[in-house]
Amino acid sequence: MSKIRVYEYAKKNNVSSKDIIHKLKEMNIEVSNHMATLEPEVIAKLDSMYKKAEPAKKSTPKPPVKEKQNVTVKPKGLVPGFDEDEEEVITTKVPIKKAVTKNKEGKKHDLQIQQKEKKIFTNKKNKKRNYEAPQQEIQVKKEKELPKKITFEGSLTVAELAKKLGKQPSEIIKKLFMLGITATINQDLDKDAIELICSDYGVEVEEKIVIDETDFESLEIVDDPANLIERPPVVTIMGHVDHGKTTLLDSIRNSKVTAQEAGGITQHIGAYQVTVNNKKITFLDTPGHEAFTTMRARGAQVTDIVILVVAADDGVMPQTVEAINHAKAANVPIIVAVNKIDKPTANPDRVMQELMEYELVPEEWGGDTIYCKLSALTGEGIDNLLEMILLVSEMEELKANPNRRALGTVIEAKLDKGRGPVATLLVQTGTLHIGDPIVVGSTYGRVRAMTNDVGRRVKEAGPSTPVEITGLNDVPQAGDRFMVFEDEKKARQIGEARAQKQLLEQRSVKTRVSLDDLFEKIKQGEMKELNIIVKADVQGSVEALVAALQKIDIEGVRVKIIHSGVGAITEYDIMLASASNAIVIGFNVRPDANAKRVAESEKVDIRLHRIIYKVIEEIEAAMKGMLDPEYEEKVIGQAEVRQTFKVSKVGTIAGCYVTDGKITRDSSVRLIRQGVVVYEGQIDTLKRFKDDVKEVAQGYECGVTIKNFNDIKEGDVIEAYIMQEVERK
Ligand SMILES: Nc1nc2c(ncn2[C@@H]2O[C@H](COP(=O)(O)OP(=O)(O)OP(=O)(O)O)[C@@H](O)[C@H]2O)c(=O)[nH]1
Repeated sequence: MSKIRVYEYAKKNNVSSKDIIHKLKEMNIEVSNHMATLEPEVIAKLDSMYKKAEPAKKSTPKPPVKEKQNVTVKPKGLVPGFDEDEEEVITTKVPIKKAVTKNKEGKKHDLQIQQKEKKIFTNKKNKKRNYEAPQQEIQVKKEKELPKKITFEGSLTVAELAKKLGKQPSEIIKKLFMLGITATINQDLDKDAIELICSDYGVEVEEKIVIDETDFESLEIVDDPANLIERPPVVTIMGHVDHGKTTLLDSIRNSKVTAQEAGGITQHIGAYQVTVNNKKITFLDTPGHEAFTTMRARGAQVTDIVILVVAADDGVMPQTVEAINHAKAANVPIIVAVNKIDKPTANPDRVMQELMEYELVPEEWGGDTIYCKLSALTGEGIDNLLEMILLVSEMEELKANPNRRALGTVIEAKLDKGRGPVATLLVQTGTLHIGDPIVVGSTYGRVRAMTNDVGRRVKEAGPSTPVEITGLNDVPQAGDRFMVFEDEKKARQIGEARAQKQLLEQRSVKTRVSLDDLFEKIKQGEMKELNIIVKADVQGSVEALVAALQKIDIEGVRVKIIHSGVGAITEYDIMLASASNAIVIGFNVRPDANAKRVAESEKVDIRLHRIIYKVIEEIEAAMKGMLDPEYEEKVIGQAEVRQTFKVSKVGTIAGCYVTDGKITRDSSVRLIRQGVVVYEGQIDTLKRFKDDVKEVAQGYECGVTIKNFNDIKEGDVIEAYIMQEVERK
């Protein structure tokens, strides 16, 4: 006889655990609770007690004790043809549990019980009319019919699946075993296993996809094409400093907005709309790529077309290139506005020539980039630019469904002393109405007042319309997404859930691509292209690196260089990396202080190298999942070279001031001159005044010599680092 627990025994004998414990106490057998295991000899004793007790009970005419028995009483008035006084009311015990256990062995016993019941409920007058036992009890005894179809969300445990199919878990486990799956009763079954089992029973399966409305950014809006109508394009103006972005924005606005909206007062709400040939165009009011990048870094893509402003008298400048890279990384079409053509020194052809290098080939030279020559100052060429915007917009087939609850992005937000939180929202799909319950980022509320870009109160705003709203419980952030919900309660619930989630996310580490987890992503098919930004000390290295990196192709995953350049790694590089989920490679260059700070907060992976093949090796290893950075460099401090002394036999001594962390005698150092690494090596001597010291902390001066290196100059930075063993993730 095998051991069983108290509650199991109780169940088997259709008595309560309490009763068993009580009986055991009487027998002087101590058990702690209903989970206690019973020894075979104890089971035997109990058996003898219960088995003896049973026949005695059967013969007892009195109704048995409730706990031990299942009393069946005819429900009043429920049995047609029966009058209460005529009825022979018999109460008896129906051993349901026993019936179930025996049921497994065959139907015979089942029938016996049913017959017994029939006998019990025989009417005195009419012997033929039988009362049927209550439904509930029969169900226990009958095998449940298989359902036609079952539904599930995510997964089901064996027990849950068994319940849905009306089968015993053991039967499911057996079936799974036959199918080569070993499972326990509480094991989760995936979709495939569930489908296998169900198809074996001939039951249809439907998986319910649960939509998490709190994560509405990831909702994919699928509209019936019949419900889509054309929407205005949303345009961002980018370009180098002083090339005329603001002048162009103002000039478009002044010439178009005020003329049509007579009496309207221009409001700077972050975006405005103009009407050209009866069609609207929406301009985002913050020129430059900062706003664009911030939005993209937050996962919002609002711009449909980028206007790249290039001053004809100045040509392509660093920020022009940055803007191109941003637009390209976001896959947004570019229209080039060659500005300042009124200037005598203007040379539009030169601009076109220079931009050829960035694959912006003018239509007139066989390419497909639209160039508009204009003067933001005089207004010449602006109408043409607007028409070209409409043309590109038409080609892009920008459409949205206005007849759905509004969804879009925050352009600007602030706290107004009088009005409370105020946000400019760009409706991207649907229509926003006054009174709509809304969730904006992790804030929520009801749209109280809506104002358009000329300060007019409006009742609704359709796709691509910017409106300023009030009525939120807090100030959201630019780039936050918003969505309208069916009622305020839901909006509040979702808003609060999102605020909570945001808090948790802020505490945990953001997931960006890093070389360490690259392989996992490739394996899971999440990665088709690895975005990389390359910064190096000289153009030759940039080119060599880019060429070598582009040759890498591992498991169909390729490297895509989204930006490359000469010089230190800047904040801009990090923002671009963050927005495009890229890795930054520094070749003989370092990130500047701002870049370092932003990289840390944005969790951008920066890899610094000095040898090209090491870069390639590292990227390849990461893609193959064989990255082996058992040692990681840890910068421990920085010192500024304030003076240099040349001493014969010793070499150059650098009189330094430790600006950050500490410099230790045994640390490795690199010498950085204007963001570029000029040398990497070891400290030879580290002195405070005349004494050799082990380390010098921040805020102190020291004398440093570097092994085999004397070309130290004032203003250089000595960065000390150690190689630290790190655990592989
Ligand atoms: N002659 C001439 N000057 C222009 C034109 N467009 C802009 N400017 C002048 O160029 C200067 C810079 O123009 P902004 O519009 O401020 O340039 P921006 O690109 O917005 O500059 P930042 O905001 O600093 O990035 C101003 O003095 C403008 O008056 C133009 O078409 N012709």
